[in-house]
Order: sequence, then structure tokens, then C-alpha cells
Amino acid sequence: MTITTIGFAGLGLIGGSIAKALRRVRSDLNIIAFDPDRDSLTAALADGTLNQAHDTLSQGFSQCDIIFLCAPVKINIQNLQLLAQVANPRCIFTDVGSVKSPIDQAVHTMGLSSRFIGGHPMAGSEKSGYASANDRLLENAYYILTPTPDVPRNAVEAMTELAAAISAIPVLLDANRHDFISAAISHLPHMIAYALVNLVRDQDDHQQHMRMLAAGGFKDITRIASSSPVMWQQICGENKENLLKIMDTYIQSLQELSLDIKNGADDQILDFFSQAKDYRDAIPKTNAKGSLAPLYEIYVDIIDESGAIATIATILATNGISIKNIGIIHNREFQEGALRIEFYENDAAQKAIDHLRKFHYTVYERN
Ligand SMILES: NC(=O)C1=CN([C@@H]2O[C@H](COP(=O)(O)OP(=O)(O)OC[C@H]3O[C@@H](n4cnc5c(N)ncnc54)[C@H](O)[C@@H]3O)[C@@H](O)[C@H]2O)C=CC1
Ligand SMILES: O=C(O)C(=O)Cc1ccc(O)cc1
Repeated sequence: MTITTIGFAGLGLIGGSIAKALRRVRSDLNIIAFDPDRDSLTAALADGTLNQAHDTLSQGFSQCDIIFLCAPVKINIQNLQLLAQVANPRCIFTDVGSVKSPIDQAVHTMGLSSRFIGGHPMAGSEKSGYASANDRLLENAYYILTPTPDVPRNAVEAMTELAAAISAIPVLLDANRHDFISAAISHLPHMIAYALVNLVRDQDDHQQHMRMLAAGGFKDITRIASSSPVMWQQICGENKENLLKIMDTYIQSLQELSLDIKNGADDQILDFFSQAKDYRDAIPKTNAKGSLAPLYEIYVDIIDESGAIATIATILATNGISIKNIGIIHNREFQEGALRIEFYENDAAQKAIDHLRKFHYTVYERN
């Protein structure tokens, strides 16, 4: 399947990131888009990502070989209905939505099963909009594809190649299975984050001590409460049954924990925490965007005084070691605060450890 023109219906964080990545790896592509947010289109024309911007989902999209649906999940289904009327009969549709079964069913009803490949890149962030899009966002991230058996093999291959071309890792999965998995590993965590933030907001005092004192743990598990409310409202509606099932299971497990705490069942509590720790420790490390790129990071205990960072940076620089990122972190793991240093390569991280230990710094690596 030859791909020369790609369309985007929605050019926010994910649509924008895919369009930018495709532009980087295939400068010859004709990339066109529609988004009701005119500023996104203007920015994407200005930075060279788009060849054309359209004010509607109409005739302009008839030239597309592939159209990516990148709006919130319910809107993707509406847009597919509009685009099916204007796209050429060879055009393949794909989406990036976080829920796969409802769009699959809609596609079936519309008689488009042989032309639709569901997609879900498993990376992103709490940010929204084209302004946050980044051509490396999906690098080393799993990109789930849920083609039905009706889709021709060459179309699935073309889609798999596109995902791989932007350095994502294509994975084929059944749509229903995808939705249950996503309910557990993505949708439930977002519900927990939203609910926890609101709980703290409601319990806070007039001086907002809770907001002021909220530490690493709270921030770690609530970052995603800054995600787009509209996007998550639509995900809840579209993955209702799976989400309700997994929320019930979660509530039940909290109730059991609460009972164990009430009864002073120390052994059960220790088992519960230990099992969770073992499973969590075995999850592969990812970078901030959720992709699997290896992290070459070390942690160094430092005395919190001016010049401490500069001294370490100087030791590394004079030994020819480049730093990718550096910053102090304060959390329970490092009670006094530690310096987190990220490198571009493992070799650099190992050299840094050797040099810093020579200067008697305490250095940790995370396994
Ligand atoms: N945010 C994330 O980390 C991830 C999101 N997704 C999925 O990607 C899709 C897009 O999410 P984001 O890019 O994060 O959201 P976003 O809010 O950054 O972008 C959505 C874009 O859709 C546009 N839009 C609104 N109504 C539209 C319409 N009628 N037609 C065309 N475009 C319209 C908005 O103006 C916006 O630019 C969602 O379906 C979401 O479930 C998938 C993986 C990760
Ligand atoms: O920011 C995060 O950690 C996310 O979990 C982003 C995200 C949001 C929605 C998805 O369907 C996939 C990934």
C-alpha cells in the first residue's frame, strides 16, 4: 500500500505528536488536518508539519490514503461518520482513542470493517493540545493495533510500518481485551487520581496546608489528575462496563485493607504491601512520557548547600561526561533529598558513578 497523503481529524497532543513524527521521518508526505482549534492548525502550518489545513472535514480529505482520528473518543466516532462520506474508497481509517470496542462496533454498523484499524499509542501525558505535541512522544512506546479480520493484510502491514517508522512498538491485540486491560492500567488510575485530589481539596483547611505540604507520593500518583477533563469524561462513558467492574474490585480491596488495619491484622497488611512491591518492582522502567526507552539515571546524596550541584557538574564535565538532565528530588526514598542525574548513555552513567565514588559521594542506581 503506497501512502502519500495522511489526514488528521484532531491535531492536539497525540495527533500533533504523530503528525510531527511522520514529518520528521517522511519529509515527502502530504500531511493535512482539521481541528476546530484554529491556533493548532496555524502553528502546524508555520512549523512545517502540515501541508494543508482545512476548516471542515470535507472534500479536502478525499486525497488521503490514511486518516488518523485524534479527537476525544466519542468525537472520533462522529468524525468517522462524516469522513466516510468524503474519503476515497481506498482510504484506511485509524484512530488513537483510549477505548477500542465502541468505535469497532460503530465501524461494523457503518460497514467500514475492512477499512478501519483501531489504534492506541500507550504513551502520552497529562498535557493537552498541539502546543505540547512532540515528535518523540511515541518513541519506544507500545502502539496497540486492533484490526478486525476483515482488514486486508497489506493495510495492517502499512499501519504497523507507520507505527514502527515513528519508533513506536506495534502490538496487535483484540479490542475487548484492550479495553479491559486499559481499564485496569490506565482508566482506573485516572479515576483514583481525580478522586484523591478532590478528597484532599475537600479536607483542606482555610490556609490550604494540605496543598502546601503535599509531597512526592501524592504528586506522583496525582499528576494525571491534570489531564483533560473532556477527554476523560468521554473515556469513562465509552469504557463504562470495564471501568465499573475494575472500580468495584478496587473499592473492595480498599475495604479489605481498611478492615485489616481496623483489626490490627499486621501479617495480612505486610503480605498485601509486599506482594504489591514485588509486582511494582518488576514493571519495566519507562521515561516520563511512559515509553520504554532505557533510563540512564543515578542518584547522589548531597548536602543541601549552594554549590553542591555545581561541584558535581564540574566533576562530570571535566571527565567528559555529558548530562541529559539534573535536579534535586525530595521524596520518602531519599529523606534528605538527592540529586537525580540522567545521562544519554549507560556508559556515561557508569563512568559518572566511578568518578563520583572516587570523590566519596554516595551514589545509587535503580534496578
Ligand atoms: N493524552 C494522552 O496521553 C493520550 C490520549 N489518547 C487519546 O488520543 C485522543 C486525543 O487525545 P489528546 O491528543 O491527548 O487530546 P488533546 O485535547 O490534546 O487533543 C484533542 C484535539 O481534538 C480537537 N477536537 C475537538 N473537537 C474536534 C472535532 N469535532 N473534530 C476534530 N478535532 C476535534 C481538539 O481541538 C484538540 O486539538 C483521545 O481519543 C485520547 O483518548 C491516547 C493515548 C494517550
Ligand atoms: O500521562 C500519563 O501517565 C498517561 O497515562 C497518559 C495516557 C493517557 C491516556 C492513554 O490512553 C494513554 C496514556
